Amino acid sequence: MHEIELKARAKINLTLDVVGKRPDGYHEVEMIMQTVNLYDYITIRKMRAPGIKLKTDLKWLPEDERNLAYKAAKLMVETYNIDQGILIELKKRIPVAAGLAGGSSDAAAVFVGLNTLFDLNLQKTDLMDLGVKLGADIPYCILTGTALAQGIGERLTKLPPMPFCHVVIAKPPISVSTAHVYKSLNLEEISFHPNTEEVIEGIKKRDLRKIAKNLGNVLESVTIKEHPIIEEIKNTLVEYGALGSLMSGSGPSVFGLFENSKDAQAAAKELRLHSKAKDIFVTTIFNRERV
Ligand SMILES: C[C@@](CO)(OP(=O)(O)O)[C@H](O)COP(=O)(O)OP(=O)(O)OC[C@H]1O[C@@H](n2ccc(N)nc2=O)[C@H](O)[C@@H]1O
Ligand SMILES: Nc1ncnc2c1ncn2[C@@H]1O[C@H](COP(=O)(O)OP(=O)(O)O)[C@@H](O)[C@H]1O
Repeated sequence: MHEIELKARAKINLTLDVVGKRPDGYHEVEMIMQTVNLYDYITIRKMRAPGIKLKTDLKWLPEDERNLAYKAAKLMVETYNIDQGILIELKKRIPVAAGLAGGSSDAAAVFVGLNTLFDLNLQKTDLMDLGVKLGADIPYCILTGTALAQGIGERLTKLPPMPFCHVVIAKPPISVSTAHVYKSLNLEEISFHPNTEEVIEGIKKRDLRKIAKNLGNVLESVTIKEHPIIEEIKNTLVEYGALGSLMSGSGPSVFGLFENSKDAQAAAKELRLHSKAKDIFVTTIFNRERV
């Protein structure tokens, strides 16, 4: 095999709770993660000339060691002594720094892709152990599907696939740094914790309404205070028929869960016409195994 093409899919957080802080500054979390069918395209090619080369179609995204896809390739090359050259082409579709784990998912796709391309025969768990060195969300992006994430996000328990539904994702035109949001969170002041058990129960019973009613993210308390537009988008999604809506991760993206595609399209149309959000996607949850 000379070349491999992959889709690097975004995630949403159905719940995000922070339950403690570690001495190194990282936070202990408990979150239910879900893959959605919004993706970047990644092609990896073996090259004659040695070294790693990355090209992206997003002009301002770095193509060097600052890019998580490059970092993932470098870590694989060094760890498994890959001596052939690699060219990675990245077509960016997931908004950047949006709470959707776009960069983490690109890195995950590079780990998985290189494992296949070079017949390394590594287990997913080997790749996940390597992935966490670059970011807390990367192990989940390697696993994909519906999962409970604990520890700093790397301790994963697969859950039954959540019931199919339509998802509208809207990213307001603001930048949010994950590090800033975690740093600004005061653990003693968290007044509302999501009921993770109820959502797991909803997933097991395939009860979309129960899931949607119990969505919750403690990081909203930080990001919404700084950017009230997030609350406005959440309200619009519910007004237009979402069973529930929530900020994803550290934000600023907001998602709404819909039973039918017509309502999802109508909500997206309303946001396109009357909100400041520019990046608006109508997609679905995604639970098939990664190819
Ligand atoms: C908030 C979440 C929810 O899924 O997602 P995003 O909003 O980034 O998509 C994750 O916890 C983000 O994971 P990830 O984006 O991989 O984090 P990293 O790159 O490892 O760390 C970025 C920054 O966030 C802080 N951080 C991250 C994870 C964690 N459990 N506790 C933290 O305090 C770290 O201190 C670091 O400064
Ligand atoms: N391949 C990549 N795609 C997106 N962002 C990347 C990538 N590589 C590095 N980054 C950097 O990682 C940071 C977080 O990006 P991203 O994963 O999109 O956000 P989030 O963690 O909020 O979902 C951004 O500041 C971005 O510049």
